[in-house]
Amino acid sequence: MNKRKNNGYKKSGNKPRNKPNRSEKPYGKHSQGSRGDSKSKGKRNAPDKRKRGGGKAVTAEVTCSGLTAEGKGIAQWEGKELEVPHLLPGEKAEVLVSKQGPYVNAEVKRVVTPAKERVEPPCPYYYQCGGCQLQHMTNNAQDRFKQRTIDKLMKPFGKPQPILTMDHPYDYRNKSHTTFGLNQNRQVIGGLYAQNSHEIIPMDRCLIHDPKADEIVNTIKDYLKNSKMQPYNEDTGQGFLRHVLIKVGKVSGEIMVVLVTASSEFKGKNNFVKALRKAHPEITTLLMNVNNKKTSMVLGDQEKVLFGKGTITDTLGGMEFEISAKSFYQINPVQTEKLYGKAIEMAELKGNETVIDAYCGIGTIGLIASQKAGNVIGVELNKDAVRDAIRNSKRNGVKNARFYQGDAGEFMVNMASKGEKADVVIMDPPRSGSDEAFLSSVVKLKPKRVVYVSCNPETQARDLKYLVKNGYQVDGIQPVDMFPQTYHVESVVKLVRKD
Ligand SMILES: C[S@@+](CC[C@H](N)C(=O)[O-])C[C@H]1O[C@@H](n2cnc3c(N)ncnc32)[C@H](O)[C@@H]1O
Repeated sequence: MNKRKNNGYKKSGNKPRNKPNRSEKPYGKHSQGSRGDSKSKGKRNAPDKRKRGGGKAVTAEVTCSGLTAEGKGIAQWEGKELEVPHLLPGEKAEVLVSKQGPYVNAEVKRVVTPAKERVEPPCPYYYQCGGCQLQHMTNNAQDRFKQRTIDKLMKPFGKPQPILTMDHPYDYRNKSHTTFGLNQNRQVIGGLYAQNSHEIIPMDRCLIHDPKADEIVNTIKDYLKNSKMQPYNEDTGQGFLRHVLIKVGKVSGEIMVVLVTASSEFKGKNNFVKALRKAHPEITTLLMNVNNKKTSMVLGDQEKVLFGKGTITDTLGGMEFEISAKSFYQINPVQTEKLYGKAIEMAELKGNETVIDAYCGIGTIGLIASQKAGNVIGVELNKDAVRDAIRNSKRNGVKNARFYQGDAGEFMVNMASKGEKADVVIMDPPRSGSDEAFLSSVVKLKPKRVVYVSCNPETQARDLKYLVKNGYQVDGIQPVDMFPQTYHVESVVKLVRKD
């Protein structure tokens, strides 16, 4: 996709009109407790002595007129459109505004007239962390926001169904990733990065993580505090433990812990492994992943199993799936059941179709669909995921599925050039969406139906435009809330050939 020019394709995501907050300070003290509090009204628009993100901050009173696709409040200030995190439509608020080169930063200082949709975020780290963006809204307001987002993006293609929401929209993430470091007092801390920054926000509990994963991380943190094992320092390149990745099989109860370390020499390994297993006998496998590069990528190339089989197994859609450390597996299994159910319903399989499962990961969608199809062809870039998919096929006794490693676009071009046939294409690309090589080959292969699953409806809408221009029409749009408390929304779209 990167090779293409002037084709309407662009990198995913919104270009922020404000520079993203590097290290947003909590305003918990006055977010809820000070509703309607007018203590500092006399200071409206007065220059604030605090410096924000390098620029001098001024306080301004603004009124929020709507929300961006990332859930930030939109407000006008001095002829500019501000994007203010944690501000809700209709609210009047004092905001701190600072300029930094071409960017304008804005953050809420005090909400003057809170909206009825505003709630106290249950997470104490919410205003610092940035991992969630919507916790200050009621669940209903979050649902409406996501519905509006999808309705707007999908307007050219049809009316989406009501979003499939989650009954308990917390504790859902089966994968957690914690970064370790030292604070200014050289004490060990572990937590998530602040939004758009490498500043670690120390935390003991993330309300959307599986609680067991956080318990394990806290044990590792305590171990570090009481041992010679040092967290890694990104600036100096010194230290050992960079991150801990945990994957939990929500149905199986199996747990994988991956220690991401800066070197392959693990001093005190036996003591560590013994202590961790004693504290958490529920851990079924422990791996060490060596990442000695100066990179923001979490996982490195070298992987070593310290105990267990090196993978976990979980159940989804009535089948068992083996999952490696580096393979993609949907992070919210409760909602994934609904998502896959819709995707397979949209595929309208009668039993004799050739189905392509493109961007197939560990083969989940394709293998579940194989029970209703003639045969399934899966393609995926990640080698570990393809190995998992092949193993998963055998584990479930599936005889009509084949999996290939490679770029989905190239694979489809190859299929199209050989004149091969496909009745249904199910595609589930990463956030950046698909590419023209892939989409143009779909058009050549002429499947009767395309089912497009996406975690980024913005790139999905771009790709739908291509398919609609080239012989397809949209025949169903189903949003699914896979990521409660965040602005992200998943969407599955059914396309059928016009002829
Ligand atoms: C959103 S995940 C979907 C995986 C799977 N369908 C599922 O539901 O678990 C996207 C997958 O696309 C893979 N991927 C990314 N770029 C790719 C490419 N160019 N060709 C094939 N697969 C790719 C990723 O490794 C990842 O497994």
